[in-house]
Amino acid sequence: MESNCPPEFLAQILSRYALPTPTARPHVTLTFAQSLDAKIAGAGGRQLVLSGKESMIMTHWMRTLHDGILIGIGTALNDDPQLNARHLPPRATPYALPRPIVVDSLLRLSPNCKLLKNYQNGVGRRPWVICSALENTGSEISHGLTTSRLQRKQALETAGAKVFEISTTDTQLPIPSILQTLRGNGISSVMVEGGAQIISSFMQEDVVDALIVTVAPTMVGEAGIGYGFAGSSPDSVVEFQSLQHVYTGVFGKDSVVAFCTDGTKGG
Ligand SMILES: NC(=O)C1=CN([C@@H]2O[C@H](COP(=O)(O)OP(=O)(O)OC[C@H]3O[C@@H](n4cnc5c(N)ncnc54)[C@H](O)[C@@H]3O)[C@@H](O)[C@H]2O)C=CC1
Ligand SMILES: Nc1nc(O)c(N)c(N[C@@H]2O[C@H](COP(=O)(O)O)[C@@H](O)[C@H]2O)n1
Repeated sequence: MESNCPPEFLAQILSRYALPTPTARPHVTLTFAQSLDAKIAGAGGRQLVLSGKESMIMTHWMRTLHDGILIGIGTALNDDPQLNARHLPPRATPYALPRPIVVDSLLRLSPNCKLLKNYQNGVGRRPWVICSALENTGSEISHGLTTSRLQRKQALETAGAKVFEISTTDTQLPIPSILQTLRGNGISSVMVEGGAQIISSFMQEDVVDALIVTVAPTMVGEAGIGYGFAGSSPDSVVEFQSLQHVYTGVFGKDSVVAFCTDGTKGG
């Protein structure tokens, strides 16, 4: 892969996005890296660097090709990610950075996280935080939250976050409502990077236009974190009939496999 241009398959995937954006949601790319035994993190959620340099660069290219990049609060708290394109070669024209979007029902994100620090320092887009409009979900104590929801919201807004509230009945935010909120606020394409619960939820909703999985030649073991799929049972499989294989390639030590819809799936 040339270091200064996106591989052809990215263009192929993104060409699907040249089709009209669905009215109810942005185009969705779901992507993550996994081991051969389908783990995305180590025991207890320990962050693992599964991707090698080459596939990591590919991931950073993909980041620049989307309006937004979405993660769950589990990933935000665990990894404190930056979600930028720092592995790409420097160039005269700055890369388009995606807007960081954190799905954070209870407003647990730290005002000191790197996403907010980067925004404050002028090296990152303003993070968006999507939370539940519920005042008291009953889960606050179990998460060790001692401040009020309003205090947490104000602390995040003071640090620079833009907070979106979604009407819910529990702490799981409905994926269609999240996507509708993003679409209504100008996001036409979103790259979903995980973690485990978010991957499962997006697969469950059948709203994925492109699925790009990096497979690293490693084994993590049973204690590692995988992503589940509630629709499957021991004697059946769930087929994603709308997803078609478009690419498999080798990036350094890793294999990358991509599936796309034909672009006609709306929502
Ligand atoms: N290898 C890879 O490519 C990646 C690995 N990871 C790993 O994943 C782990 C984090 O995964 P998780 O703990 O599962 O956290 P997560 O990032 O999937 O966030 C899950 C949390 O989001 C909230 N949420 C609200 N609505 C939701 C919905 N509809 N569906 C799912 N979650 C919803 C809930 O509070 C839930 O606990 C970390 O260990 C991280 O290192 C994360 C991203 C990519
Ligand atoms: N593509 C990929 N390969 C891995 O090995 C990973 N662990 C991840 N993790 C995702 O990337 C985020 C970290 O991003 P920054 O390096 O901080 O920009 C992490 O939070 C996961 O979403 N991805």
